[in-house]
Amino acid sequence: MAPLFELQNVRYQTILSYPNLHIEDKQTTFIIGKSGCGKSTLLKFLNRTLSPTSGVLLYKGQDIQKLEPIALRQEVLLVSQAVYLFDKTIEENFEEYYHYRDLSIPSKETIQYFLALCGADFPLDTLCTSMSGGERQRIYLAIFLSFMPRVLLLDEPTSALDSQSSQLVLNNLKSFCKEKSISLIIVSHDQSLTHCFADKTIILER
Ligand SMILES: Nc1ncnc2c1ncn2[C@@H]1O[C@H](COP(=O)(O)OP(=O)(O)OP(=O)(O)O)[C@@H](O)[C@H]1O
Repeated sequence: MAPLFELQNVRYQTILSYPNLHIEDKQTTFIIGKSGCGKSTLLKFLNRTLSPTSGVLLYKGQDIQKLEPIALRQEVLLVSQAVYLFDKTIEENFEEYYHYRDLSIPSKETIQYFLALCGADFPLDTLCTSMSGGERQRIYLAIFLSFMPRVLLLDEPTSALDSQSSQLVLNNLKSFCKEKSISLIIVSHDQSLTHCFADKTIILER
């Protein structure tokens, strides 16, 4: 069976050149490397937010450039490094994201379930404006996880969390994704997380 993703001679402009690599389905893959080596750019290639300048990128054996971008982005969901939340309550933030995607709003119980998975089980009427960076990061993650993509791309998902919270979130996330057959691809600087949770690690060099 074809791997989930396969890169062949992928380059971006004159600045980035990637090794030929593949990422397997239903695994937790970590992407690591020094700042500026192209980790975030690679995640953007994987859901076609950005396209390589040359080379071939295959998704389940098909040239990603030939796939419909909106459908692809629903299936391969990118959670960016920058957290974007509306100046509203937690529940209203879920509602905004679901409205935007034209999806029916999940029940309070479902919202609470995903918040708890991400270590963010705060009352639903809490205003996101009054929360810490780490709390906001977990809520943002819970919203995206609740969309139940086939592939979840996380760019530094625990950068604002202490090590204990990072471990808890990653532990829950990995178990959940395994149970639901969601492939997890994570960019992280945190070596202890990579050590604990990676099924496979890809090291990029500039
Ligand atoms: N759209 C773009 N156009 C031109 N250059 C870009 C673009 N996006 C990223 N770059 C450059 O590509 C390089 C890699 O950026 P990228 O954000 O992928 O690195 P990174 O490994 O994720 O870094 P960090 O660990 O610091 O987040 C950087 O030098 C950056 O300036």
